[in-house]
Amino acid sequence: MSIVTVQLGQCGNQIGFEVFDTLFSDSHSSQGLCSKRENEAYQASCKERFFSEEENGVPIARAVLVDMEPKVINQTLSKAAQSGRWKYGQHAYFCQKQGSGNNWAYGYSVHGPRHEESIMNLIQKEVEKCDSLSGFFIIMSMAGGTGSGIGAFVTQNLQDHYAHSLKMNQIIWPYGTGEVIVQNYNSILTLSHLYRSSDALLVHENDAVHKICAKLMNIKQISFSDINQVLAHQLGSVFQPVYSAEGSFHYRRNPLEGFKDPALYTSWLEPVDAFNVWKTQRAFSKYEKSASLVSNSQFLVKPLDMIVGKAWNMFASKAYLHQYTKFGIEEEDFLDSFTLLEQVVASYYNL
Ligand SMILES: Nc1nc2c(ncn2[C@@H]2O[C@H](COP(=O)(O)OP(=O)(O)OP(=O)(O)O)[C@@H](O)[C@H]2O)c(=O)[nH]1
Repeated sequence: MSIVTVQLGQCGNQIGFEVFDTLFSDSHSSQGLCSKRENEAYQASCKERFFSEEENGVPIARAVLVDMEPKVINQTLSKAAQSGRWKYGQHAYFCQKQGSGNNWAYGYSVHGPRHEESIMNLIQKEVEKCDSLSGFFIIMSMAGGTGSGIGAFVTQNLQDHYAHSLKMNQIIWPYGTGEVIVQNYNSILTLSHLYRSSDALLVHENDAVHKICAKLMNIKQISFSDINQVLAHQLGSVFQPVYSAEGSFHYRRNPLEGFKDPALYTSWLEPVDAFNVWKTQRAFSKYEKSASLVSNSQFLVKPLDMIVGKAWNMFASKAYLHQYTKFGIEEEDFLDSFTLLEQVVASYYNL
């Protein structure tokens, strides 16, 4: 079964590239530390999930690239092509000439509806290339204009068109300080919209990954490229093939199935039942042994509460609201978002 990835905005496209590159490098690594047969099964399973094959044998990422400016899309396409190992589909991208200027409302209410048909057609073409669709992986920032605004719009559309396929969003939490003034507005709008249309949000905080680069990896001048490699490593290790069940040596066919396990999401189960282990003997990314943890915990309550609080303070003085109402996001939409996210914060506090 296959996953169709949708990469949106600067952030989504830059991270998407690193993720595919990590998946490809890992599955073609000669240091899998396992039998040839095992390695081949792992490679075939990864390929079915994330790549389709072109006539000349170069695998093509099952991805659609969306941005409203051509620069990052062009860079991403050519980096993949220059790798000579895998590439993006020749017509699998959509871009325009002007970004959203960090305005979520512009991405969601103007760019989204205007380009809905073109973007949804591209996604449909990618879906048609899959023998069997497992679901969608949507990569975007939370605080920008294009990735987050159009990303929320596209996720809603996917929910309407592919209601039975799992939609998982990878979202990047902005740095706490030093970014654009309206980042908290954009963030609460993204989160409240995805809450209604996405099945699962995988969150990475830029501050936390930055710290990993500084403290654990000792990188002095940290760039997005460094941060994205850490992110891609973590995501790759979660999405590469694992055995279908305890004691089985067959790879699970449906890569997103594990996330659907209801035991993971109920509050009244014993913790031991709400913990799943996914395994493989095959080494990931040249590490003889490695482990990754995906958790649904109170970890994000504090940052979420902070973002909601900061956005509320700005909203109370009506700062910058005209930039949003101008494009159809009204005060009531903000109030709905605040109410919903405050409920989420309260639910997590009471766990
Ligand atoms: N981890 C990571 N974060 C990024 C990257 N690029 C941008 N960001 C973060 O994403 C947010 C801004 O979103 P972008 O994706 O740059 O913006 P956009 O979606 O292209 O939207 P517009 O620029 O408004 O058209 C900020 O919080 C940045 O810190 C990246 O390559 N990696």
